[in-house]
Amino acid sequence: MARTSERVVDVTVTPVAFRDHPLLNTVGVHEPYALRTIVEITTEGGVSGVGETYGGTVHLERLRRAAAELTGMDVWSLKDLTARTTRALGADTAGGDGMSGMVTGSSTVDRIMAPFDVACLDIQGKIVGRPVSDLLGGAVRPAVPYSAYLFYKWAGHPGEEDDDWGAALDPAGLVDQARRMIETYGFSSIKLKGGVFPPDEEIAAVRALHGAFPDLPLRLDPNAAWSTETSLYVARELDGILQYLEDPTEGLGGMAAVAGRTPTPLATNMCVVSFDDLAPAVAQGAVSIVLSDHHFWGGLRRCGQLSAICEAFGLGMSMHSNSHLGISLAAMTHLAAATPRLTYACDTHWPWKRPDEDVVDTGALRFSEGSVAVPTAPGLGVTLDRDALARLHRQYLDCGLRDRDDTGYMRRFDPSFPAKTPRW
Ligand SMILES: O=C([O-])C(=O)C[C@H](O)[C@@H](O)C(=O)[O-]
Ligand SMILES: [Mg+2]
Repeated sequence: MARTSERVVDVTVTPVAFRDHPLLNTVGVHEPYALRTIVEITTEGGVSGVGETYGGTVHLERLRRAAAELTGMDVWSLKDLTARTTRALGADTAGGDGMSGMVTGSSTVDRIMAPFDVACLDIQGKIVGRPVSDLLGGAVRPAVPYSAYLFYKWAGHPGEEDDDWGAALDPAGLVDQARRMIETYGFSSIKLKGGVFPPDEEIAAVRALHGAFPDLPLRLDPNAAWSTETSLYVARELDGILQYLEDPTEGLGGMAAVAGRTPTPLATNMCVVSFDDLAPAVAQGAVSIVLSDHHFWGGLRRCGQLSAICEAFGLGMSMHSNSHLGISLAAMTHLAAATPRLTYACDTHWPWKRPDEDVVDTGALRFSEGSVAVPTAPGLGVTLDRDALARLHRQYLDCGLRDRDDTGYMRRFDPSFPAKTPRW
């Protein structure tokens, strides 16, 4: 039985917006603002904890409904969190993954409970005076390596001044982007978001990156933009260069067809996005590596369960990211630190966020040699900056965006932009 002081008395759900760059992907281009939601849980004893998640309207409305169910919950009970979230959602479990068409079929209950799971762990850590990584079984690494996440991009949002990253629309532009990112953060592996240009151009880009950084592992992720034949062609052309090829084609069947005919390991954050996907993925031999993402998989503790399943079936683990703020980076770092199976450098969109825009004091989240040291303070180890939260909430209210729509934004500038899979 929890002490009454460890019962939830208040839950706030605050949508925020922060500036984003015109990053290109196969479904379009990032809008000027990325949307997130910050949740804060407070106990009767006055301890509070935070979590962060996606920011679309359907998701936000569901988070609010779940939040209203949490009063009185024991912050130690993941089972009760699951039950209350399930109850709050009722039959409303379709859509709303906030991924602009790139992920479907992840579990809505897991998506909704994830930020609350993180907030509860933050509180638990503060109560017992231990970092979240300890609550997840203990850190097996003192710092978590992240990879340089390269994007083709425009020089700036149309109608605005160019941003300081400038354009990256060809191999030379990507090599420059990688160089700056590696010099700034010290990353020692590279991921390129592909599916933007015809495959031969992206093959040339990966070769240029390999030429410029021959010792760094490279990944390419076109978000299922290719047919199985195109996927096999790219895999052949880049044989021996790629550490893994991420979601070259759509669905478990498509991935299995590619996996059976290439030695290049296939990874996914699109066709294995919930626990229900694991058995068929294993049965079909569709992927070798699953990109965990606590925002989709039900929080940090559920990702521990994912890790055990990956271990049992010999699947590798990496980590997916989306445009995110410091609460998510802290949560990702604690999780990766406490997950021995997670042997690949994690993805992060961190370099694409302006340093002066966050809802926490990011001092505890510094990159050194491409890694973030695991925070050692109790809980997540980050402190909510309420003025900054209010500022980014005001920005959300003012910016007018309510749902991520990479395709719609792209079509404002290129009405003929295709939205078909596969594109090549
Ligand atoms: O690995 C991935 O699929 C992603 O990072 C998905 C993201 O939504 C990415 O495509 C983006 O930010 O445009
Ligand atoms: Mg991916």
